[in-house]
Amino acid sequence: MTDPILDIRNLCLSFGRLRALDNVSLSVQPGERLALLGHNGAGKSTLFKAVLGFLRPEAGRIAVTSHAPGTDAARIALNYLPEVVSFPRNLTGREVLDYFSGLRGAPRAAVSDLLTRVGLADAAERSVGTWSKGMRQRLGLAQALIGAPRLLLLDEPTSGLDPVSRQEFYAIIAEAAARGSAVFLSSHSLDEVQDRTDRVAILSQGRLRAEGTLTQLAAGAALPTRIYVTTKPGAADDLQAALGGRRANGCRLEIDCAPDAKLSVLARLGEHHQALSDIDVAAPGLNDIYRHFSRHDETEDRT
Ligand SMILES: Nc1ncnc2c1ncn2[C@@H]1O[C@H](COP(=O)(O)OP(=O)(O)OP(=O)(O)O)[C@@H](O)[C@H]1O
Repeated sequence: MTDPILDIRNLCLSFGRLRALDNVSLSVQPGERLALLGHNGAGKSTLFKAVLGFLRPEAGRIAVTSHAPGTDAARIALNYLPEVVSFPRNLTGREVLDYFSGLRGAPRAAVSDLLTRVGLADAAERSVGTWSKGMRQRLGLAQALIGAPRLLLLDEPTSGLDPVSRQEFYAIIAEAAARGSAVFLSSHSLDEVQDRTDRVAILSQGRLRAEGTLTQLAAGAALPTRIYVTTKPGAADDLQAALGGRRANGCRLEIDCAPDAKLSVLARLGEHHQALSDIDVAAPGLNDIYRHFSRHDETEDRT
C-alpha cells in the first residue's frame, strides 16, 4: 500500500469541557474517496478545521502528505471547499478563478476548462453576485479543483445543489480521484454517498463508530436482509404459520433473515409458490447501517 495522503492518528480535540473529537484515527489513500457521515454536531467540521491547521488538537497527530497541518507543504497539497462558500460579489466567475489560480501558482490557462467542467462557461463573465446558490457552490468546486490538489477536503459540498447537479458533482470528484487526488468529504446525505464513494466513516459524538466499505459495515453491523412477501388473498395466515415473519397488512409478510440464510428462505418460499403474488428482497442500506452505528447518540455524554 502507498503512503496515505491524509493520515489522522488518535486525534483528540476539545472546546472547554466539550470533547469534540475523541481518539479519531482515519487515513485516505491517493485516488480514494472517503465520506465522513455524522449527525449535526458530530465533529465533522472540527475534524476538517484540524486538518486545515485552524484548530490545534490536544493529542494525536495529523499528516497531510507527511506534513503537519498549516505548514506550507500541507497547504499546497490540499484544497478546501467549505460548507458555505462566499466570493466577492463584484467579481465575475472567471475573475474569481483567475485570482485563486494566482494564489496557488496554478496556470490561468486552465480556468476556462474548469468553468466548462462545472457547467459555468456561459455565466463566466457575469458577476458572482447575480448567481444562484447552486452556481456559487459549483464555482466553489471549481476553486477546489485548481491545481489538481493531492487532497480535496469538501465540507458538505452538495448542500444547495439540485439532484442533477449533485450527480454531476460526484462525476467530477470521481474524475479527480481517477487522476490520483484523495477525496475526503462530509455529508448528511446517506443515499447520496452510498454508491459514489469508496469508503464511509461514521462519526458520532466526536468518536469514530465505524469505518469501511459498505459491505464491510453491513457485515460488521450484522443487519438482517428483509424479504417482503405479498400473498394471494386469504393465504397470508398459512404462510406466516409456515415461515414466521411479521404481518405488514392482510396480504403482506416481512421476513428478516441473516444475509447467508436468504437463499434457503427463498427456497422455502418457493415450496409455497401457489400462495405467492410477489417477493422483494432488500439488503441493508447505508441508512440502516448509519442508524445502527450512530444509535449511541441518545445515551452517551461526552463532556
Ligand atoms: N469554536 C467552537 N467553540 C465551542 N464549541 C464548538 C466550536 N466549534 C464547534 N463546537 C462544538 O463542537 C461540536 C462539533 O461541532 P462541528 O461543527 O464539528 O459538528 P458537525 O459535525 O460539523 O455539525 P454540522 O453537521 O451541524 O455541521 C458541537 O457540539 C459544536 O457545538
